[in-house]
Parts: sequence; structure tokens; C-alpha cells
Amino acid sequence: MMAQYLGIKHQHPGTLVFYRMGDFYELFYEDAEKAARLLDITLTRRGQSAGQPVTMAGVPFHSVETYLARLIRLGESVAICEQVGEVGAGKGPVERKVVRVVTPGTLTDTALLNDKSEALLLAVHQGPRNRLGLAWMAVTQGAMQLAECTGDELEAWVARIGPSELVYSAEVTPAFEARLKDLRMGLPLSLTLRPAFQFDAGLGHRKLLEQLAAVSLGAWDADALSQAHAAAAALLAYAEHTQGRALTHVQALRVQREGELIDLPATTRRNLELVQTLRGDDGPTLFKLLDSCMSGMGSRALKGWLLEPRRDRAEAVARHEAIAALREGPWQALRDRLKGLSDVERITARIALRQVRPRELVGLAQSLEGAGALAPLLQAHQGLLAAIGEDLTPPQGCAVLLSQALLPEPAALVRDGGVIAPGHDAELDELRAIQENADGFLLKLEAQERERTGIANLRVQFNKVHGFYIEVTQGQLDKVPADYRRRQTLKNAERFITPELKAFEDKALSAQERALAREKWLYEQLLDALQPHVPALSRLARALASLDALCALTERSLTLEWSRPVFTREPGIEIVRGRHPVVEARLAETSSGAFIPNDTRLSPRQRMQVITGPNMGGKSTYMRQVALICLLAAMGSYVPAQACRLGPLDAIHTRIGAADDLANAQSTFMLEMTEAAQILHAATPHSLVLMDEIGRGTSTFDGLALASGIAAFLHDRTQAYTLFATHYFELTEFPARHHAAVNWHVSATESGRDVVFLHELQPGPASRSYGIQVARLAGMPAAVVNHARHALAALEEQQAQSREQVDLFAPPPEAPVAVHSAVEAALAALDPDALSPREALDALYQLKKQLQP
Ligand SMILES: Nc1ncnc2c1ncn2[C@@H]1O[C@H](COP(=O)(O)OP(=O)(O)OP(=O)(O)O)[C@@H](O)[C@H]1O
Repeated sequence: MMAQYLGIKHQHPGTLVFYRMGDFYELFYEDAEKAARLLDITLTRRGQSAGQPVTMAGVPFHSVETYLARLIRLGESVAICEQVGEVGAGKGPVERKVVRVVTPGTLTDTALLNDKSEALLLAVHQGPRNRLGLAWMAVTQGAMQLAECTGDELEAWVARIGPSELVYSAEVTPAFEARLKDLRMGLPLSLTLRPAFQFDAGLGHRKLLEQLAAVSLGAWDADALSQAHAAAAALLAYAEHTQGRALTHVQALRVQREGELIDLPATTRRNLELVQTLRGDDGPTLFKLLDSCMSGMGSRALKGWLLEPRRDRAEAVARHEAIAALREGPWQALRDRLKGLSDVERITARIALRQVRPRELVGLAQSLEGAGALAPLLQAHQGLLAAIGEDLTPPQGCAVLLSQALLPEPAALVRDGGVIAPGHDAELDELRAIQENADGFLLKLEAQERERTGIANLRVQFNKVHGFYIEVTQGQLDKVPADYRRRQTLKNAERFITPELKAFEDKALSAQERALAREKWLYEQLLDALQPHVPALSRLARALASLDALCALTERSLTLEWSRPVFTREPGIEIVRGRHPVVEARLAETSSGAFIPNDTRLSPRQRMQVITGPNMGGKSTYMRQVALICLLAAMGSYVPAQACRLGPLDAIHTRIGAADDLANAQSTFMLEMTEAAQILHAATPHSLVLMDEIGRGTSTFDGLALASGIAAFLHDRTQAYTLFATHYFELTEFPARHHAAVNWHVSATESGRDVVFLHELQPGPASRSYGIQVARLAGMPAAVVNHARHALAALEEQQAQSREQVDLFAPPPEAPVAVHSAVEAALAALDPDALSPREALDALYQLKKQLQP
């Protein structure tokens, strides 16, 4: 057995092997030690192999899911090795085989997956000339995505895709591998090394054609993406390896090209708290606020829309139109019917992978019926809703197939039987009848034997260990007929068997076994019959997901009183009475007053707002609200504003807050400057840039000087729409010298010694900062506040006396123009090719002489 184990383990290095032994999965040696540590299970030593005791640890098979879930969360992979041969069929151990490998990026089990997000697998190929090929997918989805980028863009792409597992070749350069390993600092990501030959462009191209059943990738404009093809080859090979079969359901392809999506760098996603708060929680976030979906499919689609908005606005406009139509019409009825539908998308993938459970199929049958009932509600509609309505038609015959084949409440596992419906298969019905008739037969036999023997308390019974028997109590033993054979002796009774009972026993027990085998076979037949429906089911799943997400956005727009945004060709951002949706919701929840709406007007002629005002005044809230409104519009949602008109947008960049990145060994200030530098390089006139208190991480003068330089660069060169919040009053002089910048401030007033925040954006610079009042509100001891007031007064007086005008915004002096010396001029006049050696030597003496004073 150990030889068999070691053979299997050899094929799965770096993966924990769960080796099935009866009712347990056992782990051995290092695997056992690791599992014992990670799962807190007992480590034991048993027997010997090669003269050494075998270290092992085990988990019961019926609770394997819990253990798997924990290991996967820790980034481990597990190979499940089952007994596939018949017990006792031959010499040596039962035949065993790894039936699937469970890894963080290839999960398919509903119990292990988060129903609101995908587990994505990404393959990265390092090609020549600094090109990278990327291919990624969720095994539970029917679509694969391809992209190519340059080497330096790796981090940005990986952060945006957000894979759970990344596959790379064993032959990447050490520097590249080091960068991949660094990626794990910021993301929960597992890295998996695969042999280099699997990253083959030709193979990838062929495999893609096979998956898509196409003769060319021209329709996707993906023929020339050879680096991505290489990544796709490795991606598919690895996914197939983990599932133990081909992924027939992956039949769609999407190619992502640079410049297709609105750029949302990782910092922007984090700072805007799109799907995670700055503290790493799930809420309160924009996604949490938006996600009122009825199904996991809907939530996942919505998250995709939010994180991957397109620059091209056609898709967003189609969604706006659909929401407008739903608001007037059937959104409530649709949502009622969407409620309780199964996760058709994941079930479909599990059908293709032949991992689907009976109850999931029953859920699918009900959902198909549900989907059928949705379509009529969309009949009168056009555009996106009409297209969704068409895709909602369940594949013909699929629901009937399921409901005829399966019991309405089947057992959890096919293994236990009790899955196939009566009437589906004559042979199964017959086998079941034998078992069911057993009770009648036994009652009849009991009556018959009582009469024959005259033993009134004779009983015919069954137990699992001894099978069928006739029980006679001690006092009646003399009446037992000669054809009774003794089976077992108890304290007060004897148990017998007769030839007739034995014959029945054989038939009944074998009928049970045969019925189980028949059910398993019928279930496999059913899976075969379902395979042709997979493409239509995938389409249906996508339609359900989109409809659910659209209905959720409709519900949100009505409940939260959002309005439809308008896209314009002319550049600009115009928001009337905009609100920050998450802050507004929190204020409403805690009844801490109403949110104060603010307007925003940005255009090429007035593209920068310098925003000042007290701490707690609402600067950060205002800037984020502008970004969130732009993003919501771009994803196809209504927006928290009275009106909103948006020109083209290619990116949202943010430099907000200061959190030390200890993991990456960067100081607060270093991080601040790195992020700012990235923005200055990347932003364009169509980008929205939020700069919150840039420069505060260093001394006042350094910070102020840098802030003014950055503001000038953004204004003059980048020309992006910029919201620039600052505590440096000196910067309020910026607009006077820069025609496209304006001062705004968040208002506050004093009431006695306290400050009252009005959260209203007003033109012009703030008059004062109220820092000391805010500190007082925060509960600072009175002594400190008093001290600070006096110190402030002294500082202000000193500054007033010695104030010299420093022109922060004067362009830096030009570098001095070099003036040539006589020697240099003479040297420049020489033409070495036209000189003889003698003349050259003379020239050299001349030059030397000129240098003498
Ligand atoms: N428009 C608004 N209406 C109502 N309340 C608001 C508004 N804007 C902000 N607030 C409230 O004020 C709080 C502080 O806002 P915010 O963090 O934006 O201030 P800030 O000016 O950026 O402060 P700091 O300079 O200290 O970072 C918010 O948490 C919110 O509760």
C-alpha cells in the first residue's frame, strides 16, 4: 500500500494527497505533519515502511468539505485520491486514483465557493521583447479571457483581475519570478509552477479553436495574440488536470485590450472602498450598497460591471435604458420570480464537469420553470431587456428530462441511492419492487411458519449483520422442524434460517446492490443527456444574472432616489446636487441628519478645483462622491444626483489618505510620492484625478513645495480633471496664476467656541482651518487646547511680521545656457579628417597655448 501511495504522491508534489482508506482520507509523512499543523488534527505513528514508523493523520470522509475549505483558504491545494477498484477483487491494495485536485483557483464545489465572487485562475506567459500573455477564467463560468501587455504592466493587470491562483512557467527569469512572489504581499494569491512546455503558443491556438468549435480566432480578433495563446495552453492544461477531464463548457472567449476599460488602479479601488473598506471588511462599501441581487449569479455579474466599466459607453447606455424601462414596469414582479432560483451558472459548469449533485439538478429543473415564467414579463420590451428575454427560453426538453428522471426530493449523493424517479427505468422499478415486497413476503412467511410449527411467538426478522432469520424462544425449541438451520444463539432464543428464506435473502440483497448500481448508471446516462444543453444553459445563466443585476440597480435607483445620467461627446463632468451614496446611507442609518448635496462642474476650461476647508468639513467625502458618481454612470447604473452629464472618461486616479505599507517596506511618504508619480505619468485629459492632502507626509516646506509642483504639473501638462484638497493655504493662490483652476471650500461656521460643519461647497478659498476646534471636539484635554490657542496666536503674529512673499508658482529658472570658451570654439572648428599628422600636432600645441594665461 505504501508503494501505491508513494507512486501517487510522486505525481503530485507540492499538493496535499488525501488518500482514501475506508471511511477516512489519510495523509502521510510531510503531508500529515503539515495538515496536522494547519487543521489541528492528531498526528499518529503506525506500522513501518522501509524500517521507519509511518507518520499519518486522517480526516473522516463525510466531513471532508470542511477541511478542504480551511486548507483552500490557507492557499493549499489538495489531490483527492479515491478507491476506484473493487475491494478484495485482486491481490494487493484496492486500485486508487486521483479523481480531482482542489486548488484555490479551480474550485467548483458550491460549498467551497463564495457565492458573491468568482475564484479565478490566471496563467501568465513571459514572452520575448518584454511582452506578457495573460489568460484567465473561473472554472465555474463558461468563458475564458485573453490579454497581452508589456512587462511593467503585470502588477496592474493582476491586481485588476484579482485571481485566487496564478500559474506560471518553470522557465521564467528569476527576476520575473521574484515579481510574481511579491504580488502575494497585497493579494491572497497562490502561485503554481507548471512545466515550460505547456506554455506553447501553437498548442494554445489549437486548444482555443477546439474549445470554441471554430476554425479561426478571427471573429474575436485574437489570431495574432500568440503570447496569450501560450498562456491559454497552460491555463486549460492545468484546469483539466485539476478537474480530471476536459472543460467542455468553456465555449466563450473575450479579449481584453489596453484602453478598453476605464482604468481603476488598485489604489483607486481601495481608496473608493468599492468592494472592500480600507480596513479590509466587506462593508460598508459601494458594492454592498448596490448589491440587492436575488442570486449569487446576479451579485457576481454586478461586481464585474462595477470593477470593469468600459470606456465605450454603448453597454452602459443600454443598461440605463433597461433600468428606465424596468422602473416603469415589472421590476418588482421580476424580482419576486428571481428569488429562490438556483445558481444555474455554477450548476451548468458542474454538469459539464460531471460533478453535479442530484439536488442541484432538481434545483435546476425548478429554476428552468422559473426562468420560463420570467420571459413573458419582458415581452413588450426592446433592446437589452428583449435580448435577455430571448436568452431566458429554457433549452427544449431539458426540464422534462430532469423532472422525469429525478425524484422531487432525491438523496444528497447518488452513492446512497434514492435519486432516480419511479417510472423512469423499468429495470430499476423491478429491483425496487423486490425490496419493497420484502415486507409483505416476510409477514406472509411468518404467518405460514407459525401455523406449520404451532409456535405462536415465532418471528421472522432482518438485521444488517446476520441477514434474515426466524427467531424462536428457548421454551419453544422442541417444536422447531427439521429443515430449520441454526444461524445464531442468543441468551433466551435461537435464530434459524430455512432454504426458502435463504433464497429470498439472496434475491433481496442482490436486488438492493443491483438497484444501487443501476441508479448510478442511470445518473451517468442523465449527465450524458444533459451535455448538449450546456451551451443553452450557460446563455440562460448569463441572462438570469444580467436581469437580476439590472433589477437590483432599478430597485436601488428607486429606493435611494437616484437619477439617470447622460453621456456627452464634449469633455466635462457636470453634477447637480450630487451625494456620496455610502456616507448618505450611513447617515440615514444612524439618523445623524441629512446629507448635504453639492454640485460639480469640470470642463477643459475649468478642470482643477483647489478645495480647502476645516478637517471634518467634508472634502474627502465630496471628492470621492464625484468619482463614485462617474463610476456608477460608467457601469450602467443610475447615480446619486439630481442630474449628471459626463464626457468621455478613461481613468479614475486617486491619491488619498496615508496608510503605511509595512509589507512592502515603504514609508508613508515614500508611498505617497510613488502613487503620485504613477498618477502624473498615467493620467490624460480624460482622466479624473483625486489628490487628497498631498505632501502632508513630510515637513511643511517640503510638502508645500511638492504639492505646488504636482498641482502645476497636473494643470499644465496632464490637464486631467483634478480635485485637489489641501490644508496648505498657500495653494489657494494657485488659481490666480492658473487659468483652468478655481478655489472652492467646504463651509463651516463658529457657534460660540465650537465649529459647526455645513458640508456645503462654496466658491473661493477657506478663511481658516478650525484645527483647534476640531481637536476640542475630539476630546483633547482642555490644557492642550489652551496651550495650542496661545501657540497659534504667537505663530500667526510672527508670520505676519516676517512675511516675505514667496512665489510658489513661479516656473523654475531655466538651466544656464553654456557659453563656449575660446578653446572650445577652436576645437569645434577643427576637422580631424582633413588634417595631416603634422597639422594635427600643431593644432594641439595651438590649443594648449591658448589655455595659458
Ligand atoms: N455633504 C455632507 N453632508 C453631510 N455630512 C457630511 C457631508 N460630507 C461629509 N460629511 C460628514 O463629515 C464627516 C467628515 O468628512 P470628510 O472625511 O470628508 O472630511 P474632510 O474634510 O476630508 O476631513 P479631513 O481633512 O480631516 O480629512 C463624514 O464622515 C460625514 O459624516
